[in-house]
Amino acid sequence: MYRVKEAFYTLQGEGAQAGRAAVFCRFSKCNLWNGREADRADAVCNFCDTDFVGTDGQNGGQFETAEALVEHVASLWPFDIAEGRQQGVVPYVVCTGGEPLLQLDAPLIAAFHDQGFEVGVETNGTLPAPLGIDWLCVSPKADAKVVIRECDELKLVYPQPLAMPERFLSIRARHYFLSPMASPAMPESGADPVKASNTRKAVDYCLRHPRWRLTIQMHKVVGID
Ligand SMILES: C[S@@+](CC[C@H](N)C(=O)[O-])C[C@H]1O[C@@H](n2cnc3c(N)ncnc32)[C@H](O)[C@@H]1O
Ligand SMILES: Nc1nc2[nH]cc(C(=O)O)c2c(=O)[nH]1
Ligand code: SF4
Ligand SMILES: [Mg+2]
Repeated sequence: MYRVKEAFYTLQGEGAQAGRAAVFCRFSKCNLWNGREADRADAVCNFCDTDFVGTDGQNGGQFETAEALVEHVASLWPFDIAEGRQQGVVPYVVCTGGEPLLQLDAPLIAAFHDQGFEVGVETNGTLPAPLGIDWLCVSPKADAKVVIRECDELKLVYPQPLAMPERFLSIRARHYFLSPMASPAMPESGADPVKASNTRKAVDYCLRHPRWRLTIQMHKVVGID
């Protein structure tokens, strides 16, 4: 059984795949926070900007099999997949959450591939990743132990006093990104002075440490999901 909070078609807003059309599949539950505001301050990860509790969001639900979930995701890709392939369009699903690696398993990845999807994953890196993921983004949190040693991009929300960038260069990645921490109270677009100040700090860090690149939450700037 797979539990999904919401699923929607949008543009990837962050990291090296920013700007790419994708179906986002947001899995319910996280291992670093239970999602309740009352427990945020005591959570390992306490700046989350996302509601991942339950299955009641847009296109959310419970799916008995991998095939059923893939069919649901494919129905949100607004084009004929086989036709698109001939024109070089590769449909993309981004598995996020919550923490997707609590649920994403090899049969689900295989079922996405069978439908022609490339599979991206956004993870906090604390759980092992199944083989076969096409684009793996690891985003470390506070002092939570990262067990994934290799990924496509490491995308660190900055600044986090317990997770400064230097700690993570031993994880092999094609890209090292800093993503300015937004105010969790401002999940949508709009003026966010906390984010503005953190963006300046992230810019300064990247200028001083060119291994790191800046990424921003582009979707919030343009006002899409
Ligand atoms: C909601 S998380 C879900 C996936 C996974 N649990 C993780 O943490 O990577 C998706 C992305 O949003 C980022 N994120 C969460 N809260 C944020 C915030 N307040 N500001 C900037 N990025 C944030 C995470 O670091 C992660 O890269
Ligand atoms: N457009 C868009 N891009 C994103 N990249 C990572 C997201 C996430 O919440 O995992 C996200 C999201 O929620 N929306
Ligand atoms: S940012 Fe990721 S790790 Fe942190 S609480 Fe949200 S879903 Fe969990
Ligand atoms: Mg998000």
